[in-house]
Amino acid sequence: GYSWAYSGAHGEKTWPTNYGFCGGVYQSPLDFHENILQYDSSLRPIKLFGYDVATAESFTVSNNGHSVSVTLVPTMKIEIEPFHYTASQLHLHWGHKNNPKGSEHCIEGRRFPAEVHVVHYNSDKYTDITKATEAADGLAVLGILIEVGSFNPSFENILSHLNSIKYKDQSIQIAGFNVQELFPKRLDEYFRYEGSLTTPPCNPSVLWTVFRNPVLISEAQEQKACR
Ligand SMILES: NS(=O)(=O)c1c(F)c(F)c(S(=O)(=O)CCO)c(N[C@H]2CCc3ccccc32)c1F
Ligand SMILES: [Zn+2]
Repeated sequence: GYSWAYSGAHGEKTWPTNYGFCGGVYQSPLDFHENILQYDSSLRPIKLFGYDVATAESFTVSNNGHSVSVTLVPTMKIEIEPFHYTASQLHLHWGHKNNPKGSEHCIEGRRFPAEVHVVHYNSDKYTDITKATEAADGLAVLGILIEVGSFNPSFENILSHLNSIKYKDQSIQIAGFNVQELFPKRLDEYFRYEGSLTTPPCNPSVLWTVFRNPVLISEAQEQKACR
């Protein structure tokens, strides 16, 4: 595909030129503000299966030039009735020195220092994520907003390795850990909407779940991520 970036000659304004879906109507991310929100009591808690990955297993942490991504194992699944979705990868969005708040979703116009996305595909309907990405109902991404506060040992599983993947295409293996520890406690409090990938090719194929409560990492941990 074409090269794209978050700024410069291939920045966000150029994305629609090379990627037909970018700039479309179902585009993510969103600002969750009160006059677009509607309480829905039928929404059930997100169920996680196989998230407590043994240390004998390994995840690949890599710098793909756009974000740090962690390749997950296919025994990790979620259920969003009536479908089961298999985990593919998680990745981080954070800011830069001159624009330190890097979350993609906002709450009442408030942007957070960072955001984690855990990407899953509908494995009841599609055999792999490539096919699922082409389908309007193919993907389910869980969003975890990050706020600065107390030190978070669980995030060290990822953040402690960032120095060894400073450059694009660098990757390392890390031991499995309980990925649920990255999540907020309340898996029943979240924002839900049908949207898109937030990066090219911006496919409108994502059922978004962004948890209402942020998780905390320390200032020092945030600076490890923020370049
Ligand atoms: N914010 S987001 O959740 O929309 C989102 C990203 F922001 C992002 F950067 C990536 S990526 O793969 O790390 C790099 C560009 O695809 C993906 N990757 C997904 C998209 C399709 C696909 C296929 C295989 C593995 C991962 C992904 C993504 F879903
Ligand atoms: Zn993302």
